[in-house]
Amino acid sequence: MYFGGKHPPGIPAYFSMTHSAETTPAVDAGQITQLIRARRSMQPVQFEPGRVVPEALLRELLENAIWAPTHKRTEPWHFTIFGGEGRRRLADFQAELYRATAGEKFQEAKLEKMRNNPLLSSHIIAIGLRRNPEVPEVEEVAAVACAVQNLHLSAVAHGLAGFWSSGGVTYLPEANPFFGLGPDDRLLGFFYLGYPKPGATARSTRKPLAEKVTWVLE
Ligand SMILES: Cc1cc2nc3c(=O)[nH]c(=O)nc-3n(C[C@H](O)[C@H](O)[C@H](O)COP(=O)(O)O)c2cc1C
Repeated sequence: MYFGGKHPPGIPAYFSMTHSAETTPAVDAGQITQLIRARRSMQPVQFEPGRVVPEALLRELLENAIWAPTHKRTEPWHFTIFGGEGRRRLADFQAELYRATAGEKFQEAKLEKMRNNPLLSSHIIAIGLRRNPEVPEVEEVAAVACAVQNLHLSAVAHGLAGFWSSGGVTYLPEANPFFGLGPDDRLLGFFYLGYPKPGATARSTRKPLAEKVTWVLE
């Protein structure tokens, strides 16, 4: 169920408006933990062909994305959404640019993926970063990544599937104008979105937390 831009039921309006240490979030922490740990990347071949995410739901995912934190509130994200016939425009654009620029590294299999993945998806969200030189680039990349995670978690909460691809034409500067990005801006990749096929699974694991944490307590 999605909320069409309205406040989610069960969560008091003050929670998102004026959250403070005194307010008790009326969200279930156990469910949040479950959602975070259940999120997985799924490729377009695992999507139900032809099943389209309603626009209102897509807008909700994007609204959630832009509530990510940003240093100096630069809000550096810029998303270009490809759906319907727009998916074919993306597919053609990236296939042609890849063919023109790959040189000796050209691989037919990569070209086929660039052609097919958009058409297997409901929508593709090009993940752009519009630079603001007031903050270091690394901070803006971090902010956009937070936004993508918001989007991915929201998608999973609605039973959708997706993954962030930095393949294709992501790092080709020639691609920027197609996505409304200037020469100093960055294309950070594509979020492929769809409904998972019944029974589709993804099984990435994680190394133990102890390998990733150093505690300094005294
Ligand atoms: C910045 C970024 C770029 C990624 N690019 C690709 C990609 O090009 N191809 C791909 O298969 N997965 C890509 N992924 C998804 C990772 O492969 C995936 O997150 C990882 O395998 C862990 O799996 P999980 O997301 O299911 O936990 C990318 C993820 C991130 C954060």
